[in-house]
This record gives sequence, structure tokens and C-alpha cells, in this order.
Amino acid sequence: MTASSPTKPFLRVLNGEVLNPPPVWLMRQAGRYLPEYREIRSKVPSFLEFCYSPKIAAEATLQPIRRFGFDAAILFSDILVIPDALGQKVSFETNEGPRLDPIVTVEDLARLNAEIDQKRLEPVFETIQRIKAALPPETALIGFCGAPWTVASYMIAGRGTPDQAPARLFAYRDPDLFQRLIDRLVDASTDYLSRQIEAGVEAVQIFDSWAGVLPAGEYERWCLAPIKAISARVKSRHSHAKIIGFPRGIGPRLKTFSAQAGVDALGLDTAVDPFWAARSIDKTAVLQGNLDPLALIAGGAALETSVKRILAAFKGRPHIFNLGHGILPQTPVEHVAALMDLVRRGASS
Ligand SMILES: Cc1c2[nH]c(c1CCC(=O)O)Cc1[nH]c(c(CCC(=O)O)c1C)Cc1[nH]c(c(CCC(=O)O)c1C)Cc1[nH]c(c(C)c1CCC(=O)O)C2
Repeated sequence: MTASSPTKPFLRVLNGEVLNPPPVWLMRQAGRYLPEYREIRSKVPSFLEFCYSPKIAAEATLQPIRRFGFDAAILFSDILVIPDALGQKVSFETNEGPRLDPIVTVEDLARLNAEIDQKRLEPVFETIQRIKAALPPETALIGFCGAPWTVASYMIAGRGTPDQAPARLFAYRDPDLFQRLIDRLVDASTDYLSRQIEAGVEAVQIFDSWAGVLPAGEYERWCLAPIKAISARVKSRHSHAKIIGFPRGIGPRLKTFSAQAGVDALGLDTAVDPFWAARSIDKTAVLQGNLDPLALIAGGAALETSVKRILAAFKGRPHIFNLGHGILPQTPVEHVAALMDLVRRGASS
């Protein structure tokens, strides 16, 4: 990342400029709703192997850029490459999601590597270099990691659960041991994001998809403090690093999250009222979001009304258009094209 003023629309807004129309990208924009993704995905049996194959991972990143001309590309990888690089067994079952050997005892934790295996992650950095060489000059590249709380919740349950009860119980019963796992993930995420920046990403997003299940107290300790530590440490290595936080489901705590966590931009989830956000969230934060992924599946009038509402709410504030959570596999591709049209046309009307 350089100190000179950026020219890419996505980076200009991250620097605090207001653009009309706003730049747009979609969380999980590379993936199963795209026939061209399903085609290349079907050739590689394991999802992790796909993530660690620079040529095809770069291709998956570029597919939605070619089709829709988003203002930013997001590295094709997964938040669970971190447990994998820490030595935990990780796999992805078709239509079922991730499976990990759950961490239950102190011995399970002790078996993990002290640091991430950088060699295992080397292909990710090569993917970044390949994407950079192929991206249009106006398109930014975003790197990412999962927040420690969200990653830990999969490491403990060994799979996705409706409310991450296993990790919440673990943290209540043995907070010291849980803290050791979180600390390990803070170190790993700091190194991983720093390496992504060195390889060429221009901003990073920290996905805390399960922040919303934590009550006060637990939220401060397991969501806010680790993200704050990662931001501070990444910025001490890369002073111009741009960091987007996505603490999904934290409600009114969004008001102060970005200042407290030290992030530059804030991803808003689907449930947040955009007018409330524009009014109530401290003005230092660039806001990103927050179309309901289901409105994108529905299309038509529902899509149009939702998009207009979001554009109206954020008028005059630095805003990056996005969904409120990841795009769903059943989304019709024509609706994504219609969304791009609405954002780029609708903003001036
Ligand atoms: C919680 C989480 C995960 N992964 C991620 C999160 C945080 C965001 C969120 O809350 O949605 C983030 C993620 N996962 C993936 C990306 C790639 C880039 C992009 O956004 O386009 C990103 C940024 C690829 C993926 N990650 C996964 C796929 C599908 C696997 C396949 O294609 O076979 C893709 C394209 C698998 C995955 N990975 C994960 C789950 C729960 C699953 C299974 C469910 C699902 O498919 O959405 C963990």
C-alpha cells in the first residue's frame, strides 16, 4: 500500500471521499451462483485444494469482475485456511459445509502449531500476485481473514452451528484456555494479513460473522479486543493499511465499533437500518453495505426499493455498496447485473 492519493473508486471512498455512484462489490461474489465457477470447481475434488491452487483461485477471483465490473475483487480463499495452517484437520463436505477435528481439551490446543505454517499458505500469496497482474487498473483487490471469535467458533464446534453454542460454553467454562486460542488466532491473523498486504492486496476485511451471538462482556473480550489487537498490529507493520471490520449482528454497538476497534470502514449487516446507521455511527467510519441477499434473489420491485433506500440513506457519506451478508448460491446472475445497473444509474436519479 502506498501513501499517494488513490485513483481507484473503492480506495478513494476508503480514504473518506464521497462518490456518486458509490463503488460496489459483493461479499462472496466469487462462488456457486456463477456457472463459470461451478465449471472450474467441479474439476477439483477438494475445496481446500482449490483454494491452494493459484491459477484456478485467481481465475475464480476474476470471474465476477469480468462479468459484472465490480469496483473491487476479493481474494478467493476461505477463513478456515488459518486452522488448516495451524495444523487442525479441515475439510469441506459438499452441501454440508466445513468439518474440523474439534478442539475439546487442552491437549487438542497444545497439538496446534505455535505459528501458522507459511509454506502451506504460500499459494495464497502467489494467487494474490497473479490476480494483481490480471486485474483492470480501476479495480482494487481486497484480502481477508476471519475474526478470531468466528474462526475459534468453527475450531471448537468442528462445524457450523446455528448459534455457536459450543464455543460460547467453552469460553464460559474455561476462559483462560479460550483466551490462549484467541491469542494464537490474533498472532496468526496479524501475520496472515500482513503477508497478504506485502503480496499486493490494497485493503483487508476481517469477517466476524458470529459476533452477534455474544452478550456484553463476552463481546468486548472475544470480538472487540482481538480485532483491535489485529488492526493495531497490522497498522504498526503497514501504516497505510486499510481495514474493514464486519462484526455481523452487533446492533447498536456499531455506533462505536470502528473507533474502538481501530478499523477504517464498517460492514453493516442486513438487519441494520441504513438511515439509523447514517445518522448514528460515528463519522470517522466509512460505511459498507447492506442489501439483503434475499432481495437480490427476489429481484424486481423488492430489489429496486431496497437499493434506492440504501442509496438515499448514505447520500453524502462515504459509502461502499455491498450486501448485508454473502451472496447466496441460488441468486440469479441476471439479478446481479440488474443490481449493478440500479446502483450505477439509480444514484444520479
Ligand atoms: C463463515 C465464513 C466461512 N468462509 C467465509 C466466512 C465469512 C463470511 C460469511 O459469514 O459468509 C468467507 C469466505 N469464503 C469464501 C470467500 C471467497 C471470496 C468471496 O467472497 O468471493 C470468503 C471471503 C469462499 C467459499 N467458502 C466456501 C465456499 C463454497 C464451497 C464450494 O464451492 O465448494 C466458497 C466459494 C465454503 C464455506 N466456508 C465457510 C462455510 C461456513 C462454508 C460452507 C457454506 C458456504 O458454502 O457458504 C466458512
